[in-house]
Amino acid sequence: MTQMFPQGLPFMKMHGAGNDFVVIDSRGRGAVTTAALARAVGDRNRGVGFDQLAEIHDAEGADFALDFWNSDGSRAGACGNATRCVSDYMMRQLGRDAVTLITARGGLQAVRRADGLVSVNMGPPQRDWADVPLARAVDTDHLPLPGDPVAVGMGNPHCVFFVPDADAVDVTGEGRRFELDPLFPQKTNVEFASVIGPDRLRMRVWERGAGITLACGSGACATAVAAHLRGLTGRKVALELDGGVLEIDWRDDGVWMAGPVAHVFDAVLSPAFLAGLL
Ligand SMILES: N[C@@H](CCC[C@H](N)C(=O)O)C(=O)O
Repeated sequence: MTQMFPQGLPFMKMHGAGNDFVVIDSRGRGAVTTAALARAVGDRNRGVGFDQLAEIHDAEGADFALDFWNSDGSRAGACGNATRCVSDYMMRQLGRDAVTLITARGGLQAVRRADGLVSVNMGPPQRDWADVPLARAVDTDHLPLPGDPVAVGMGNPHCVFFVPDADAVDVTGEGRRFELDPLFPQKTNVEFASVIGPDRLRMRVWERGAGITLACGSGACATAVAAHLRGLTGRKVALELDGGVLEIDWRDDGVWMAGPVAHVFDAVLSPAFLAGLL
């Protein structure tokens, strides 16, 4: 397929609260991303580097569709921050303050708020063990794991720990350990959160397929849901992540997540780089 791109493959680099993305706009043509391409582009030394690659597609009944890939080449069913970044790009292109999109999870909506932050409704949290998914029927409010974590699905699996001081956690060691726990048949994202107040949390994250990242939108949603279920916060919270603050509002129609977005640069993957990857 490399011959389809004699001038190379254009992409955008974006980030949302430091969660960084390569975005490929494939509207008007077929999908181009393969696991090999995602791994190669995701390599921060030999490629571009990203936490997730998002590919935009045409959609019926929505403004666009999105697919997500982690930097290890695996697929992700949800990526809240990339959804916000691409929605910002699409809203600018369409001259609107609201867009609809389709992901593996189904239809979502995103809006630009009056304060300029881009907000997406990530849908309702998945609380049934089979939907997270977990390997067997257990209480998702209290997983049978050390540290008494909560399991929440947001279109992807999350394992949320409440700890006295999130900054004191060995996120790499503990994150890798729980990502691969057999209780999670599709692995899991792992969040460590501490309570600052009834409407504020500190959170650090280990992402499935990507490792430590500066922020994780679906992880922030899952953590806010878990905190409310545990009686630690209200339904509206701000989460302080390593890359910035995300605002979560768990409403009747779903979990809304708002935060900053940045379109950093546009560039092209050269034909030589693409050779053998498409
Ligand atoms: N950074 C994302 C989540 C990315 C997906 C995750 N690593 C997975 O494999 O589920 C976000 O902002 O939600």
